[in-house]
Order: sequence, then C-alpha cells, then structure tokens
Amino acid sequence: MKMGAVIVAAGQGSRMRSSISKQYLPLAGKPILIHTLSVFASHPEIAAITVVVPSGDEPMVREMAEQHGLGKIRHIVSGGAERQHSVLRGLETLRDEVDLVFVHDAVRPFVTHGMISAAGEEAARCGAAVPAVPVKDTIKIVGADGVVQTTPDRQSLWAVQTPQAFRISLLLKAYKQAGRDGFIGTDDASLVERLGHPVKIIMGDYNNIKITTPEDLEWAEHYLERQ
Ligand SMILES: Nc1ccn([C@@H]2O[C@H](COP(=O)(O)OP(=O)(O)OP(=O)(O)O)[C@@H](O)[C@H]2O)c(=O)n1
Ligand SMILES: C[C@](O)(CO)[C@H](O)COP(=O)(O)O
Repeated sequence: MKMGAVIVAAGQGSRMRSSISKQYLPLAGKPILIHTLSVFASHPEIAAITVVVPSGDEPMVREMAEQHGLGKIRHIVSGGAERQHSVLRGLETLRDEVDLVFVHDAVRPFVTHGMISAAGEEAARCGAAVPAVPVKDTIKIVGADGVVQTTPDRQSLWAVQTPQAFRISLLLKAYKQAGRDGFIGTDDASLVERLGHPVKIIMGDYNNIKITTPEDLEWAEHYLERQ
C-alpha cells in the first residue's frame, strides 16, 4: 500500500499573536514546519509529501525544505480559508499517487514514527484511524448564558490529534459529501464519520500538542531541552 502525507501549514496562527505565521516560528533553532516535515520525510513507508502553505509562500517553503535536505516533498500548494479547504487542496495532489494518506497539522512537531506507523496500520485494516488521548479534566457542556447544561461521562471523551490516516478514496468521498452538504468540521475524521464509516481511535500522546498560543511554544522549547 503506497502511503503519502498532506501537511497543512496554511493557517494564519492568529492565536499566536506573532508577526510571522506560527508554522515558521523557530523551535530549537529550526522552523516548526521543518521539525514536522523531517519526521514524515524520514519515515521509511512515506513515499510522497504535499505541503499546503499560505498563497505566495510556495517558493520560500521549497527553499526551506531544500536547505534542510528534505526529500519526498512532491507538491507545495496554496491553502484555503478554512483548514478543511487546505486539506482538500492537498488531497487532490495525491489522489493518483497513493492508496493511504496521513493528514497532519504542521504545528504538531512532536509526531513520531511510532504514531505514524500505528495510525497507518489501523487505517490499512479499517479505512480510517485517528490518534487521541483520554481527557483528564471533567468536561461541561455550557449554554450561551454561561450555565452548565450537562456533564458528559468522561469515560467516553477523547481529545483527538493528528496524524489522521485514511484510505485516500474514502477520505475524498467524505470530502465530496461534506462539500455537497456545506459541512465544515474541525478534523478530517468527522467528515468520514458523517458517511457512517467507522473511525478507529488509536492511542495518541499527550506530548503531541498543537502549538496554538505563545504558552504552547514555551512548553515546546522546554520539552525539546529535556529530550
Ligand atoms: N485555512 C487553514 C487553517 C489552518 N491550517 C493549518 O491547520 C493546522 C491547525 O490549525 P490551527 O492550529 O488552528 O492553525 P491556525 O488556523 O493557523 O491558527 P489560529 O486559529 O490561531 O489562527 C495548522 O497547521 C494550520 O497551518 C491550514 O492549513 N489552512
Ligand atoms: C485537526 C485537529 O488537530 C484535531 O485536534 C484540530 O481540530 C485542528 O485545529 P483547529 O484549531 O480546529 O483548526
């Protein structure tokens, strides 16, 4: 089964409140995006990578990848307004090149080969697999009036991460249906769930954070220092 990856890096990073997009911010001296791409490029089973970037950044990212000696990057394309639009643009480039695709946030640099392999093996078996961790806090459903409506049973609550792995034909079908219905989800698996296709959870890692705010970047620097 030929495997590829779509790395989405076309966001603005508004919650980071930084003048440069957060995927390019340095982490231990290297752009966050390069940390992430290095993990995928060095995975023995990944054959092709597409990077989705803000429009106009394609030449800069190509040069950045070459400088860091990253092979396997087949396509660098511009993204869309929502993450979902960016993912779709990336998927279209790999449609005829791979059987199984990983979709991963560029700003999750602590992804490991183990996570990629585990998600890939499960998706090869059942079509769709996503890493997640059990939530540690008690979660409340709160109304617009600020009053708690319910407290769901924590046993069944998981915080979902990337890389999410899919048979590419299944994911493209899910994207087509979401497009027809005008549905925008906050992850890729939710589009597949709408088709009624099972999505298998595999154990993620609490360290596989999405760098979203300045505090996350600080945590990430400390985490790397401890490695
Ligand atoms: N239109 C978009 C929006 C997001 N992303 C990517 O999706 C991942 C997860 O998104 P998030 O962390 O929410 O990034 P931003 O949208 O950049 O952040 P913010 O919501 O703070 O603006 C990131 O790697 C981001 O670059 C993307 O490719 N295209
Ligand atoms: C896909 C994702 O990483 C799952 O946790 C996440 O939903 C993407 O982040 P966003 O802030 O919703 O764009």
